[in-house]
Amino acid sequence: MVSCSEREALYKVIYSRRDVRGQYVDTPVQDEVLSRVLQAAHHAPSVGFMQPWDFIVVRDPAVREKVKDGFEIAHREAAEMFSEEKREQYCSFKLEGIMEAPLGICVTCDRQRSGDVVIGRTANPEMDLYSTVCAVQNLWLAARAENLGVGWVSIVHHEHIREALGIPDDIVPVAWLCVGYVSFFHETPELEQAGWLPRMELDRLVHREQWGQRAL
Ligand SMILES: Cc1cc2c(cc1C)N(C[C@H](O)[C@H](O)[C@H](O)COP(=O)(O)O)c1[nH]c(=O)[nH]c(=O)c1N2
Repeated sequence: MVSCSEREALYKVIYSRRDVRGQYVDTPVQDEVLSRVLQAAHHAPSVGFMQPWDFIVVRDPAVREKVKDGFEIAHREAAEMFSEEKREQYCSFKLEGIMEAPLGICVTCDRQRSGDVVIGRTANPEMDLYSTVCAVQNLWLAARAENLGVGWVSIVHHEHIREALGIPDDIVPVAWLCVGYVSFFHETPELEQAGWLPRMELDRLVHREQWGQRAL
């Protein structure tokens, strides 16, 4: 059974987890800590227990620089997609910490890891990708419990990451994560603080019995 204090600790980790872009510090991440975080990721649920993930741990600044180049390209493309009024604010955001964080972790999905037919993936083939995202979330929460910041950078074409890390064609890059100790964690999402979007009321997102039905 989970005790009250253990439950509180879990919620504390969930609510204080943040996407970290800027405030990384130089303190090295010990192998033992990294190993606990990766073990937590590896204990995520996965469709048919196929465990489709791999974790590429990148410390080399030269490799991270290549990923950063990919970010710059995709970031410029992204800016063009926003309306003029939103573009200026978009461009003012810091949306990655690829070089500031001492570690990059690329989480990938091997869609063939346990063959063609997988329990739970038969009707919905994307379930292996979702499983990999479950591993990312476990990693993110375990890192927060270790006081490590994590920032997910998705403003990079996966092909760019594939090339930078030598990922084979049949393996799907799912996430580039910046990982490192931080000087502080923001209390609330930075995009919320900047007025980009507010946190929605949960009541608006809970439906009773049928889509769109709010009241009991
Ligand atoms: C799949 C996915 C992809 C991205 C993100 C998240 C997720 C789940 N987020 C982080 C995102 O902006 C952040 O989670 C929300 O703003 C909420 O803030 P907190 O995570 O609660 O701090 C993110 N942030 C960023 O600065 N650059 C990015 O490329 C991305 N990409």
